[in-house]
Amino acid sequence: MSLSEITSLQNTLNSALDVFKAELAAQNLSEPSLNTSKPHPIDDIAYLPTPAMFEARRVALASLGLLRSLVQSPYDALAANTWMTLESASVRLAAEVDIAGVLANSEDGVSIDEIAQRTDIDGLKLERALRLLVSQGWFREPKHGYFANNRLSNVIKKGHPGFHLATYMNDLFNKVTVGFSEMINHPDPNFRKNTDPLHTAFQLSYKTEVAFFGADGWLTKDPEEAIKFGLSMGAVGPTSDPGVAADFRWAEIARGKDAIVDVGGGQGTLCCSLAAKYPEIKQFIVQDLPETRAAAESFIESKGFSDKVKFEAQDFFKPQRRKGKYVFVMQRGTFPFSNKYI
Ligand SMILES: C[S@@+](CC[C@H](N)C(=O)[O-])C[C@H]1O[C@@H](n2cnc3c(N)ncnc32)[C@H](O)[C@@H]1O
Repeated sequence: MSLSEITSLQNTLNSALDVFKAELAAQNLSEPSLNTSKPHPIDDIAYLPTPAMFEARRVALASLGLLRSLVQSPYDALAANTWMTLESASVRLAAEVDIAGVLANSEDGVSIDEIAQRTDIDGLKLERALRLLVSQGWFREPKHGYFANNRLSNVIKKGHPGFHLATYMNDLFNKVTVGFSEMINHPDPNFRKNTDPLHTAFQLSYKTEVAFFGADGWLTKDPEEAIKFGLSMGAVGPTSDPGVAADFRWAEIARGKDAIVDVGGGQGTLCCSLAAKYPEIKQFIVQDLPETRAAAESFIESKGFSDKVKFEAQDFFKPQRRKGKYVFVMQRGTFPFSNKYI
């Protein structure tokens, strides 16, 4: 007799959780808790899960997602989907006024009156946003009206890479989604059927004619914006860089070559991870648009690799300037572009 969908997913989830717990135990790590303000070692952006733990996480989250769709009322799912933008807007608010910094390491929580006073925000308004966040797993409310950090809220503290994702990138995506449906279903067929970088949700939402990336584009015209974009990417690359660095034999791949070149390399997080793990590789080049130079060079310097990781302006739609023996790498670089341009 075949298993029901729920039973099959339940079994899959249980097996994945068993592996997850066993992997924690094998690394002498406690289970993560939602009842403490302390970050867990696996929350470190540079933490490298074992392949078994990575897979267990992936399978557990996938089965949880499917179980949710099986168990939840579709109307509740639709309502939650309709209002989910308020969750990301509340995360942005919390990051902008650094609620996580105000709560710091307090385990018992800080009263809403004190938070309101320290952020100079109306307590009643703020309390509603914080409670929404608590209900979605951000922050804790250890006793009524007292709020504390948890492993999710810790990553949006000022000074952490996640702060830039929760502020600048959150705001960018929130605004771009306003024009998203119109981009695909535009009343003008010339716009609707155009897939170039000048006919996107970005132009509609920002009421501009320039492209986001590229010469004369949005980021080029506003260097401050380009730095914030670069900093936001600093919370994306480093989550996968340790795995990418571990999963390939980079030293062998780079042997006899002039350098590893990361095309559209952003801040240079991958090159810095590779430089740290493979000291025998002598030269890395991060190629990206000129406006990202400042964020990249300051990140590379902060990692202490300015001598071997060099930034170089290179538009990846233009002929490659490097003609020697190079290893070219590209990750997450082309997804904003239609297949026609890649
Ligand atoms: C999503 S980010 C990925 C960054 C990095 N590869 C990573 O994995 O974190 C895309 C990168 O492509 C760069 N980019 C976009 N258009 C480009 C172009 N025409 N030439 C070179 N880089 C470009 C952006 O500046 C940005 O740093």
